[in-house]
Parts: sequence; structure tokens; C-alpha cells
Amino acid sequence: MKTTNLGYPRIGSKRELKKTLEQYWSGKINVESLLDTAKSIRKENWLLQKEQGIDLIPSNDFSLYDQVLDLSVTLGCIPERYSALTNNPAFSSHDLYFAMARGIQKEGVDITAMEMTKWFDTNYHYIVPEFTKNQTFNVSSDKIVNEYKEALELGIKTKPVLIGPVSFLLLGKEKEEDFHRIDLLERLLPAYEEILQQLSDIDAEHVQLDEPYLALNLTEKEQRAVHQTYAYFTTKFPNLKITVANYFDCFGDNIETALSLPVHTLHLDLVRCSSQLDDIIESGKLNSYTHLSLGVVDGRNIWKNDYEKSLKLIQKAIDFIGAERILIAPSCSLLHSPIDLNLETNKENLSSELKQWLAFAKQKLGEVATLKKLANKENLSENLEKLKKNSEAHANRATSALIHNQQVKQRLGALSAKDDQRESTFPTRQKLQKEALDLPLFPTTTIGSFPQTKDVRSWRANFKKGNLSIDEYNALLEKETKETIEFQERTGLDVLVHGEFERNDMVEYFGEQLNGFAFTSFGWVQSYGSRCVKPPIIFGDVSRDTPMTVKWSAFAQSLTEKPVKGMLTGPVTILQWSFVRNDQPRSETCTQIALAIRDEVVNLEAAGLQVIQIDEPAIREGLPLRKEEWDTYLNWAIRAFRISASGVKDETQIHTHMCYSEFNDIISNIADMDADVITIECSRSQMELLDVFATFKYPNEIGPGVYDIHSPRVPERAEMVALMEKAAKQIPVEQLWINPDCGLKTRHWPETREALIEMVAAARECREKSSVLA
Ligand SMILES: Nc1nc2c(c(=O)[nH]1)N[C@@H](CNc1ccc(C(=O)N[C@@H](CCC(=O)N[C@@H](CCC(=O)N[C@@H](CCC(=O)O)C(=O)O)C(=O)O)C(=O)O)cc1)CN2
Ligand code: MET
Ligand SMILES: [Zn+2]
Repeated sequence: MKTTNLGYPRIGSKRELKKTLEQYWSGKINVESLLDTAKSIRKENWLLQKEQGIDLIPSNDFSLYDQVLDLSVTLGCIPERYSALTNNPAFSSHDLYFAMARGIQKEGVDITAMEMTKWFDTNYHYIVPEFTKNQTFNVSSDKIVNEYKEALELGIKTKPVLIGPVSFLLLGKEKEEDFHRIDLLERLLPAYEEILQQLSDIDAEHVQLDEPYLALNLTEKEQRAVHQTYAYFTTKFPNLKITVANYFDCFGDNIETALSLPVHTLHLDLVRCSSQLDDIIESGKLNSYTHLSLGVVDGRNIWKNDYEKSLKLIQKAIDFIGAERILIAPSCSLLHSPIDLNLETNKENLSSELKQWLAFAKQKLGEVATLKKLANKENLSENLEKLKKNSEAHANRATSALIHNQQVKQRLGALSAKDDQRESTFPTRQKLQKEALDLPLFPTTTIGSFPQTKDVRSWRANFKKGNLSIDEYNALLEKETKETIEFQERTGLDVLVHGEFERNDMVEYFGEQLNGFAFTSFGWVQSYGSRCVKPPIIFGDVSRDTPMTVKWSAFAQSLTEKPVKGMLTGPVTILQWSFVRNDQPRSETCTQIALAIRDEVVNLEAAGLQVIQIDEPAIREGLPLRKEEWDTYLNWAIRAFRISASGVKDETQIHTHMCYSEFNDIISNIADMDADVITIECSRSQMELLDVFATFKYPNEIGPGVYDIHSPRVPERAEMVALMEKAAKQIPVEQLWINPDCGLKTRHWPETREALIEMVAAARECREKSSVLA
């Protein structure tokens, strides 16, 4: 029996990579310093995994920005528009790499970034590969081999990890008509073959190919592609031990395909799909030589493993194929876990009672190693003690007084059908809101946050450290908010925002104020590139004691005659971007949050806010991976949003906002949310979203984001007008708003000012053209 790991967080336990990247981008350090930091993180990670008792330690799980982008670059899959960089000695390979990730506007070159979207149902975002009909693939980087050699110098023979060819193709997008990307497989396989050859030339023994698409609904053709791929690889490389890793859900209908693969190891996510092992046993179709990697330790949540439960699964697998064909593993890459629970020493954030129930990435590896020893009956006395402690922790969580609140449970039980309905239907509300707000055609607004500058962050850090009093901190925030309101008035925006300067993060901020939530000091998880989040931990029933946002929204509204939008995060997003308790259905936790947000919405209205936005950017990402389960999720998720939005009168305009996902397949459910206005990401995908409106008539108002805020690039007015013209072809102009595609917190002020001035100018141009557009 062996222990194995699928991937380790690469941001660094003190976010070293994040800090170095941002310094590099701002020109403060050179590329060598950046690469040095990267190298030391890899070293630390490899040694730590060894020390924790992992036998098969991954390499190539490191990335400077994103592992999918790395693979695109490795395979020479670089969109044509970057040729201005590849043929120009003024630009290095790193310039090219970061230009693909973030866009570039420098030395006469102006190229947009590649699209970014959610990695399955996580809050991690990857850079979407772009394919053309005649796409070629040429191995053009040594990253995989180099990292293998780097670890070897430390005495560690790693297991290189890369995304498998079928998933790589499916993760991407066709940039031309008339072909399907899966048809590129035959051209792609020789490139993979070259990489596998290089690895086998340097005596790599194991390689892990991730095929998470095996957890989704695949067509027969795609299933055949998976089979063909691994039949080919195993014939070509009979001595390479290939693991095919599936995670985030069951194989479902792909189980026959998975079991037909002639590979050395299949990895199973037994956290998301504990019945998978039984399915395999009952099928009787596992190859006689295939090992099973049992993903029993949850890579997606922070709860301590339940050893008794895991050991039952492991024992069942041992009885089935024998211990020597078993590997013990986390359920998926630990990229999605915070790094080290031992860093959490602040008892006000995380009490010792709570802490004993938790395990972060490093601790999870320890759990994997302990489970192996328990299953192998190694060092019995020491490990039986660990088992006993583990059972005790689970027993006292089950009965803890921290968790249950009868009032919350009663309120949930008393909900009735009318609690998720506005008073009138949209046409009536729209008329009343038009009278109340008196907005022009193509009203302009932003999504909520304005730049979270170094200054703003340092005020908060100093306030938390006690270097600033609450009054001093508030005074600074008031000044920042006031300047932001003045900027918006000067620029001519129609619906203003307060800027969210008081918030560390749109989820953590609410988590800090709601009962039933705990938060960490260092529990950072990478969201994209250098950006991280610190997801709160929902451990108990959720309730709200006092208003959470009214003070800042009312303050901002007091500064202007223009309407200010109250700004809230919706229940589904708070749920999705937190670590959620696993002792009751997610739907129940979500409804509890919905009631807390509903109370906040009602309070904002009473404080004079006529427009209130309830952000739900995570609604799409929360969808189960398999379509069979979509309806159940959508029913409770959409209802939770509606509960949160339905406590106000018709005149109050409810907005929602969504970004960075593919929305076309759930557009009618989004319409069912019945928000008066939705602002939605559209720009990086060139308004592809709008295609769906050719057949689906979106009933309410909508602001398709006109520029990409995740890139520092300033959009041109003409670009934005062109996007709105495209929108006006599908949606009546009376329904259209103009806004960026997400909040501006990651941007700096200079580009923010320029971009919004251009955006308002674009709106004026659209108004002038409106008779033509209509
Ligand atoms: N939860 C969440 N998920 C999301 C989004 C989001 O906004 N939130 N947006 C989408 C895209 N993802 C994003 C994720 C993170 C960030 C982001 O900006 N994160 C910040 C951290 C935000 C934060 O928590 N800030 C804290 C802590 C800031 C900090 O680093 N403080 C310094 C000290 C600063 C100083 O002394 O100057 C430190 O702790 O070392 C604060 O402001 O209080 C970052 O990585 O830089 C943006 C987008 C999708 N998913
Ligand atoms: C990821 S969606 C962000 C919405 C939030 N109101 C903001 O502007 O930052
Ligand atoms: Zn957004």
C-alpha cells in the first residue's frame, strides 16, 4: 500500500508567490527573483510532503499563474494574436505567458487576455485554451521535465502531473466555426507522446493524467476518445505507470470507459462519490492489474477526516484487490484547501473547540499517511491512539452546543410559498421603478467595488493590529468613499456604488458578522493568478444580530442625489465560497443564509436605498457536474436567492450580478431569479452569452459587461459601443444597461478612471444611436 498526492497549494504558506508576482508585474523585481521564489516554494512543498509521509509526490503541480495555461504554452497552443510578442525580441517568454493571462498594453502592443473561467465547481479560475480548426501542437517548453529534475536533485522521484488530453481539449473553446475540439485529438496525442517520451527517458516511473471530465456527461465519441488515448499511451509506454485521475464526482455513465482503460492506476474521489467503490466491485470489470487510488481525504473542505469511515472503505478495497494494489490519497488536488492549520493561533477567530474538528492541506497529508498505517496495522499503539482521538473529535462535534440554534430552525420551518415572491410581476415593478428612479436609456453603473489600494488594505491591517482606532479607521474609509462618490458623479455614472472599501472580501466580510461562521487568519486559497480568498467556515446555524452594511450604504447615499446601490452578497455565493458544514444538507444552510440577507435587504430599503444589488456570481459554479442533478440544485438555489430578494416593495430595484462562468445552459433559471436587473460577465467571451438571447427572450433588464476588469488594459470606446450594438440586436434597448463585467477591486485608480470615463462616453454614443439600434 502506498500514499499518493494529486497536487499541493503553490501560493506559499505566507502567500509568497502572490507577493512576488505582484512585485514583478509592477516592475519592482526582475524575473530572476520571481523564479527564485517559485523554486523555493516548490522545494518547501516537496520536502514537506515527504516529511508528512507521502510516497508519490506530485511535480508540475506548480504554476506561476495557472496549470491549464502552462499546458497550452507547453503544447505550443498560443493564439495567433500573440504573434506580435513571439516574433519580437523586446518580449521574453514570460512576457508572452503573462500577456496570455492578463493582456498587454505596452510598447505599441495592445492585446487582450485569454478568457478565464471556473475550474469545474470550484472558485479556482483557469485560462481557457483557444483552438482553431487547423490547430497544431508542438512541445515548446521543458517545464515538466525541468521540475522533475529539480525535485530529483532534492532526492525526490516525483510523479509528474498533467491534465489529460481529452480534458485539455474539453476545457478549451473553438475559435472558428465548423469543427469540434475533440476532433483535434489525433493531432494532440503525438505532442503528449513526446512529453511522455521525455519523462520516460529520464526514468520517471509514475505519471498522473487528470481527466476530471470523466465526472461530467460525456458523449459516446468523447468516451471513445478517452479509451483511445490511454490504449495508445499504454501501448507506447508499457513501463510508465500511468494514473488516470477523476475527481469532484462519480464516473456515472463513464464508468465502463474508466474501467476499460489499460492503465496502472485509477484515482477515485470517494468523498464526492463514496459509492464508486461498490460500483466498481459490483461491475466485476476492473482490470486484474489496475491499482485503485482511494481519495478518502476531502481536498475540497476543511473538516477532519473520519478515520473509522475511511478505514471501512479502505478495508473493503483491500478485501477486493489486496493491499498492494491500493493507494491512499486526498480526493483531489489540495490546491483548493488552505495550507496549514498550525498557523491558526488566534483563538478569537478560531476557538480550540472548532480547531479540533479541522484539517488543512498539510494536516490532510498527515491523515493520508495515518490511514495507511492504520490500514496496514503499522505502529499500532501510536496510531490507535490517533484513531481514538479522531473518533472523540467527531463525537463531540455531533453534540456540540456551538452548532444548533432552535430559533433559526423554527424560522426555516415557517417559510411559506409567498416568501419567495415579489409583490407584483416584473412589468408592474419596472413601471414603478422607472418613475421612482428616472434613469436615461442605457443607464450606466459599476458592479460595486472600487480599487482596494495598498493604502486601503494597510488601514485595515493597522486597525486589526490596534495601530488605528475604530474612529481613525472609519474616518479614512469615509474619505475614500466620499472621493469615490464624487468621482462617479463627475464622470456621469447613473447608479452609484459606495465602493466596498470597508470589506476585505465580499464573502469573508459577511462571514465575520454572521453567527454560525468562523474565520481564519491565514487560510488562503488561490482563486486565480495571484489572487486569493480566505473562505469562512460555516460550522453552525446561521443568523444575523444587527445590520451588516447599512451604515456604509446610507453614508454613501447621504452624499449624493443620484441613487446609490446597496451591495450584498447572495446566499448561494456565500455558501459556495465558504467551507460548509457537512452535517446537514447544503440547501438548508443556504436557506438560513438567505433569511439573514433578506433582513439586510429590508433594512437597506428602510434606510433609503432604492436600488439593492445581491451578488450571485457563484450560482453557476454551484451546479452539480452531472446534468441529472441540476434541477434539484437549481430549485433550492434559485429559491434561496428569491427569499433574500422578496422582502421589499415593488419600487425598490433589485439587481444581481454574475461573472466568470458559462451561463447559456441555465439562462431560463437565471430569469427565474426575477431580479429587476442583472449585470453579467460578457466581455472576455466577446458577448457569446448573447447568442442565447436569439432563442430565449430575457424578460427583465440586463447589463452585459462591456469590458474585462481582470486585465489592466483600458478598453476603447469603440469596442464597448460595438459590444452594445451586438447586444441591441438581441435585447430591446429599453432593457439594456452599461457596466464593466465585474467589480473594480483588483484594478488601480489610473486605469479605472480612464476606463469608466470611456464607458460613460460609450453610453452617450449608444443613446445618440438608440433610434438606429432599436
Ligand atoms: N471570495 C471571493 N471569490 C471570488 C471573488 C471574490 O471577490 N471573492 N471574485 C471572483 C474572482 N476571484 C477573486 C478572488 C480574490 C480577489 C482578491 O482581490 N483577493 C485579494 C485578497 C482580499 C482580502 O481578503 N484582503 C484582505 C487582506 C489583505 C492583505 O493581503 N493584507 C496584507 C496587509 C496589507 C498591508 O499591510 O498593506 C496581509 O495580510 O499581508 C483585506 O483587504 O483586509 C488578494 O488576493 O489580494 C479578487 C478576485 C471569483 N471568486
Ligand atoms: C465576483 S463578483 C464581485 C461583486 C462585488 N460587488 C464587487 O464589485 O467586487
Ligand atoms: Zn463579478
